[in-house]
Amino acid sequence: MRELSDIDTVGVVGAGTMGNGIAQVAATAGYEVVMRDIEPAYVERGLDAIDDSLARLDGKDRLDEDPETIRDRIEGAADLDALAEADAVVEAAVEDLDVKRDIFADLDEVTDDDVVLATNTSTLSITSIASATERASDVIGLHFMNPVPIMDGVEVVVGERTADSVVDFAHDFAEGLGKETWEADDKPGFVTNRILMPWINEGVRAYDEGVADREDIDRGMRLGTNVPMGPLELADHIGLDVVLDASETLHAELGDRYKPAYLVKRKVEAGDLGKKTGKGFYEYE
Ligand SMILES: NC(=O)c1ccc[n+]([C@@H]2O[C@H](COP(=O)([O-])OP(=O)(O)OC[C@H]3O[C@@H](n4cnc5c(N)ncnc54)[C@H](O)[C@@H]3O)[C@@H](O)[C@H]2O)c1
Repeated sequence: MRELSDIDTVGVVGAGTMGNGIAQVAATAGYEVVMRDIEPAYVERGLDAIDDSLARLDGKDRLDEDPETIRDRIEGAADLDALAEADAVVEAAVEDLDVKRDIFADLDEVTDDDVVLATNTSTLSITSIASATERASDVIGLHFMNPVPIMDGVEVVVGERTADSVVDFAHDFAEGLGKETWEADDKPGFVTNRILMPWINEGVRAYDEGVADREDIDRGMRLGTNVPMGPLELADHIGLDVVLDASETLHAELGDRYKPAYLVKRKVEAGDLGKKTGKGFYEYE
């Protein structure tokens, strides 16, 4: 396993909501970053999101360097081979087991043998993703929270074969990005999504069944339980497709108490995925 002190370049797979956030915090911490997505247009969209986020943080005086210096450390790529130079990789592509297993098989081929491969999966089995490689002991879950540049927490998820040294590496790497960590075993949804997803789905069902209007469901949970966002606004923030994928995995693994709310499915089918498409339970500029 490559030591933390030997990490110069971090590879990020996926330039979406989470991938561009992870690329940004890694570059802010001083790493060179290669962020890869499947289409140049997706890479560009991710780089634009980083520019916007860095400009916002700079406006609040929350960066130690100027945004251009940080941004210059990030290279966008649509070519898999660009990840060959990575000393550690964090994967944040779509929440689909087959896609992630294919990506890890490719990463196994393209990166050096001693490179740690982490996945940002919300619910999928680290052990199953790891078994697509010849280096299961070097595969781990590094579950960042959304938005990555703002949220302090990272969940370290330990697969069946993950080596203890890789667990230590994951905590140290995340802490080096300015995050605090906790650890979960490789069980569906880990700590956070096992508890969060039924909460969101119940909020959606309460809305669908007319318990209250959407604003009052969110206001009630914010004021009543002291959380920063209610379930409907949080679902829009996460992305309804991501909520649905995560809920379906939990449902398949843990049974009916995790059944996704019908209205989440209907909105995903309509293409209303939340903030990222401008419409979910609420509408956005
Ligand atoms: N959105 C959240 O709040 C959140 C929080 C924690 C973890 N996650 C997890 O992070 C991962 C990414 O979620 P997201 O919200 O960023 O999704 P997203 O839809 O915003 O982005 C996913 C990106 O992956 C890209 N992609 C698809 N296949 C790829 C491949 N083979 N190689 C490279 N890129 C590929 C897509 O083009 C897209 O740009 C998922 O596993 C999700 O469960 C999401």
